[in-house]
Formats: sequence, C-alpha cells, structure tokens
Amino acid sequence: MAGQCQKKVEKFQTEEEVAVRLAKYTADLSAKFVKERGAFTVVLSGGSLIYTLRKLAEEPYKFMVEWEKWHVFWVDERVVKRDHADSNYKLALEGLLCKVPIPPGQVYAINDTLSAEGAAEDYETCLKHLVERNVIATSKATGFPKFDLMLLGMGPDGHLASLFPGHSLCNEKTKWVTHITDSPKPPPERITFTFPVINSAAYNAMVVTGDDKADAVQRALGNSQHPDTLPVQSLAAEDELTWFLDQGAASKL
Ligand SMILES: O=C1O[C@H](COP(=O)(O)O)[C@@H](O)[C@H](O)[C@H]1O
Repeated sequence: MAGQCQKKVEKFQTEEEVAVRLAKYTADLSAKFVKERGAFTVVLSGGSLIYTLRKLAEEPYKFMVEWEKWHVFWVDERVVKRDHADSNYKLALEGLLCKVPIPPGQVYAINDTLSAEGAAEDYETCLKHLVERNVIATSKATGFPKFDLMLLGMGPDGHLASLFPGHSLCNEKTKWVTHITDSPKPPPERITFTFPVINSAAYNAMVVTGDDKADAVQRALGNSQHPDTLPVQSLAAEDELTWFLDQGAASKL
C-alpha cells in the first residue's frame, strides 16, 4: 500500500507559515467531509503538532468550521492520567479542544484507569463500535478503519505515533491499536495506532518543523542511501499524504 497514494510536499519559510497553511488545510477537509458524510473524523498526535494547529482556534476558522460534526481521536497516547503533564489528551485539550465547541461525547480519550494493554484493547473496541455505526468509515481496499484526516508529527529519530525505529510494533499487521511498555522516549507505556490503520486514512498530514528533524526528513524525502528504514518512511495514505515543512525541517532536502 505504501507508495500508491498521492504524495505532496509543501515547504514554508517559518513555523508560523506552516501553522497558517495547516489551519486552512484542516478547515477545507472538514468542510469536504462534513458535506460528503455528515461527520469529520480527525486523529491528533501529541508533541509539537498541537502548537502548530493553534490557528484553527482563531478567526476565521473558530467560527467557520462545523465543530459539532468533529469526532476526535489520538494516534497515540501515553498511559498516564488525563491531567498528567505527559498526556497527549491534556495537551490537545489545552491547546485546541477547550477553545472550540466539539461535543465532549465526540472526543475519544483513552481509558486512563487501565494498563497499557487494557487501554489499547479498550480503544480498539471503541473504534470498532464507531465503525459499526459508520461514524468512522471503512477502507474498501484494506478493511481497516478509514479516518478522514490524521494530523501527524515526527520525532527527530523518525518515529511517528509511538512507532519507534527498530521496534517490532512497526511490523504489526492485524491489530488496530497496540501498546508499548518500553518506549525509548519517556514515558515508557503508551498505546498507538498501527501502520495498517494509519496508512488506511483518507488524508495524512505529516507536520514537521525545526532543524533537529532535518536528518530524518532527508531520509524520508531525499536521496538517502541509508541502509535502515525509519518508521516515517513507511507512512502512506489511502488518498493523499502531505508533508508540511518549515525551512529548518527542509534544510537538508
Ligand atoms: O512522543 C511523541 O512524539 C511525537 C513527536 O513529537 P514532537 O514534539 O517531536 O513533534 C508525537 O507525534 C507523538 O504523538 C508523541 O506521543
């Protein structure tokens, strides 16, 4: 499946310009999917992505987007309480979700009372119920859930979601959501969508800013002869994958 989708790369001088573009891109896809299917399923990452999404909560998007049609998920989550500083839910809540009127029942945080394994199973069960109700579409090509848009980030090591270089979770072919207890980046316990689910999304946006990520960007998008494959090099989408880069991230292309 990787490599069959349309791949675009958009480069900007500054992180601010990436943020402006990302808000318009997300709002346009929201309008498209609300018109087509009456709902918009959006998957968030943690990390720097949430800061770069900040303009979505500002005018004109704050009042233009049909927020009540949004269903919000996490591509990965740290297994900590929702009010913990490491929680991706808390980050998104404070950076975006508390500023826009998405119905709380359409924000799907993980169950923070469970173990990593239990939380992953519970989240997969939640997704299956939403697929049955057709809130989340199904990919005709893969049979996996087909989210409308995933807003993804990448670490300097080339990881995305909680899929880290050299880790066996990168090869998961069956599960929708899995767990990790030995994440090389703290905290160690996390849950994560698997590649079959990530790559079945209609649109994937990979948002990368900062020159500390230039090497990984070069390996993913440049003419790297490196013998090892980074997780981010396996990223695809069913319809379209777009990389959004600032000058620092694109500096080695
Ligand atoms: O740990 C994580 O890291 C990645 C990348 O974060 P960034 O701060 O370098 O952008 C993030 O996409 C992921 O959701 C998060 O759990």
